[in-house]
Amino acid sequence: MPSRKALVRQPSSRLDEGLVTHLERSPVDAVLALRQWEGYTTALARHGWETIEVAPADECPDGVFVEDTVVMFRNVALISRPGAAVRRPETAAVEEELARLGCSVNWVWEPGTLDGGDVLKVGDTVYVGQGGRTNAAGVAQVRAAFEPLGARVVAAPVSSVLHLKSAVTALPDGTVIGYQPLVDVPTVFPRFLPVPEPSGAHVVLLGGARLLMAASAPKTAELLAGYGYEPVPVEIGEFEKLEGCVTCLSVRLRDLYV
Ligand SMILES: NC(=O)NCCC[C@H](N)C(=O)O
Repeated sequence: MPSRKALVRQPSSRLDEGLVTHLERSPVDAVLALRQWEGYTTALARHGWETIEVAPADECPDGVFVEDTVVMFRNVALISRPGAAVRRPETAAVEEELARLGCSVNWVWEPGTLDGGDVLKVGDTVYVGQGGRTNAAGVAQVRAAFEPLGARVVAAPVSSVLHLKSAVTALPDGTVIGYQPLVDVPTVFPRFLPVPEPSGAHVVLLGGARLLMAASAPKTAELLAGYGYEPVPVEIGEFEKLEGCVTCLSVRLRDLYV
């Protein structure tokens, strides 16, 4: 059944200690980050999404990046096993919340590793980025969990960025967008549109033509507005310092059964 709920999680007071892999570390302003997070959740709510807060995990600096803890396909939640071991304690409360919402829950098991940020769904096609955080066993477990439900799982290499969705996301019509220098193999995607900024590669589909995007990608917003979309910009600069983007701050639940 269609639903419009989105899981979010308050930033930890230790956000500043979050992981950085492909960027130089720069100091994070925790107060500003909280304000930006509130702006992000308000934008979701304003566009019709009921936000559900997962219990905060102050001991987990990267907990705000809730997308990495689970992958949804229809009503089934595949709880991830984050590639960075320090992030594994983040999943327990997410699992609890999803069970409470009536999802059927599955898990990625050792030796599999999977970050939700590596999974891009376009219709029934599920692209899984294989790189620093998600391994071959993780991809195989996504296949085992979702192909019996009608998904087609396609592996895509990721080498220059943290996650597949750091490089590409998809427009409502299924066109995959990405900042080409950071996309390993654009030909994996049947329709690929290059965008002019790295953070322009990230859109969250709010419904209709509305696209939640980082305010740091104004040229891409203009490009997409020219194609008839309605960009909804949000400031997320403090999260970008930790390789976060608009997608990673929520998990949209569009097909809850109950
Ligand atoms: N899905 C995402 O894009 N997640 C961002 C995670 C950033 C966090 N600092 C990490 O390295 O795990």
